Amino acid sequence: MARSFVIKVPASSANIGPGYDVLGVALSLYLELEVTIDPSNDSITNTDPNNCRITYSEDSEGYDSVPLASDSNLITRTALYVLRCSNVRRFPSGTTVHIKNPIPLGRGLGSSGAAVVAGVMLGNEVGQLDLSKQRMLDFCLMIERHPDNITAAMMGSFCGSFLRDLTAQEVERREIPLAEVLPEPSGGEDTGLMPPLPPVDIGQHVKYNWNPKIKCIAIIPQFELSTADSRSVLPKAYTTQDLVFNLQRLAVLTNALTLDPPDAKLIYPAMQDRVHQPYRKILIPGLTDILQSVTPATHKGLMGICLSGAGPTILALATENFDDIAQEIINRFTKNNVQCEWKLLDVAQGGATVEQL
Ligand SMILES: Nc1ncnc2c1ncn2[C@@H]1O[C@H](COP(=O)(O)OP(=O)(O)OP(=O)(O)O)[C@@H](O)[C@H]1O
Ligand SMILES: N[C@@H](CCO)C(=O)O
Repeated sequence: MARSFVIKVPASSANIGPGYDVLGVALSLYLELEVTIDPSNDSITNTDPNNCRITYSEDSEGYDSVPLASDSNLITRTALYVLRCSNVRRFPSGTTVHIKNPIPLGRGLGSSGAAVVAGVMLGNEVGQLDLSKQRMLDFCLMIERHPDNITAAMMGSFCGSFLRDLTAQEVERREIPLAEVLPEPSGGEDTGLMPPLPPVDIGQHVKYNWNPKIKCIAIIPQFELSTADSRSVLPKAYTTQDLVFNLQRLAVLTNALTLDPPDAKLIYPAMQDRVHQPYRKILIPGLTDILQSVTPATHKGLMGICLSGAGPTILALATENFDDIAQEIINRFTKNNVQCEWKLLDVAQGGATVEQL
C-alpha cells in the first residue's frame, strides 16, 4: 500500500555572536520534503540504483546546483547512511522525494544542517526505524560535526549544545573521513559494508527561552561562503583574554534574550565576539563597518547584531523598526558592491517534524 508524508526542517542561525559552535536558533523558514512510497509505481524509480526519484521545486534555492541523483544529493545520501546502519541497502521501491527549499545555500542560515536533519529523518521514516530525536542527532553529528545548527534544526527553539567527551574508540568511529560515512557519489560502488554506527548521545543540549517580542532580521548577501572556507581563516589558538571575553558574554546573553522587556543595553554588548567574527571580515566586505555602526543608539528597536553562522548573512535582533534596520545594512553592503535580500523571521519553536498524509 502507498504511503505519503511530509518532513519539515527549519533554517537556523548559529553562534549569535559569542556562542561559536555552541548556540543556535531555529528560524521560521522551512526545508520541506514531500515523500511518497508506492511499491506499485516502481517503474518510476527503477532507473535509480537506490530506488529513489528526486524532484526539486523550480522556485527553490539551489535549483540549478543541487544534484538530483540519490547517491549525490546530501539529503538522500544522508538517508542512505541511516538505512545502511540498519543493514537496509536502498530505499523501498517506488520512493519519490519532492524537495522545496527556501533556505539560501552557503549563506549562514543552516542550509546544510537542515538538509542533514531532513536526510536523517527521511532514513528513519522510510526504514521505519523508530529512532528518537536524540539518537537522530547522533547520526546528524557524524556528518555535520559541530552541533549548533543541527541541534536547533532538529529540536527547534533557541539551543545551547556541546559534544560530550568520547572514548578513544568512539573518536575513531566519529573521526573517520566523511566519504566513509556517506555512500559514494555516482560511479562509486556499494561495497555492501555496514558504515560506522554513531556513538550514542554525542550531542548534549538545553533549550533556552526566547522573548517572542525579539524578531530575527536576516540580511542575506547574494554570494555564497562555504562553512569550510569560513572556518579555515580562524586561528588554532586564542588568548585567555579573548576566551574570557566570549564566555562572559555567552553566560549573560542566554538569559538576556529571555527577559521582558528586552534590554538592548544588555543584549547588544552581550552579542560581541572575539573568536570568529574579527577573522571572518576578510571574507565579507563591509562586515566590521556593519557590526560597529548599526547600534541601538542609531536604530531604535535594535537589540543586537552579529554574523549569522559562518556568514555572510547578518542577523539583527530587533523589536521594531525592521525595515529601517534592514535597509541600513543593505545600503552598507551596497557600498561594498554586495547586493542583498532580507527576511523577517521568528524563532521556530517545534524543530523538525514529520506529518503523515
Ligand atoms: N537542500 C539541499 N539539498 C542538497 N544539498 C544541500 C541543500 N542545502 C545545502 N546543501 C549543501 O550544503 C552546502 C552549503 O553548506 P554550508 O555548510 O557551506 O553552508 P550553510 O549550511 O548554508 O551555512 P551555515 O552552516 O554557516 O549556517 C551547499 O553548497 C550544498 O552542497
Ligand atoms: N558554528 C559554525 C556554524 C556554521 O555551520 C561556524 O561558525 O563555523
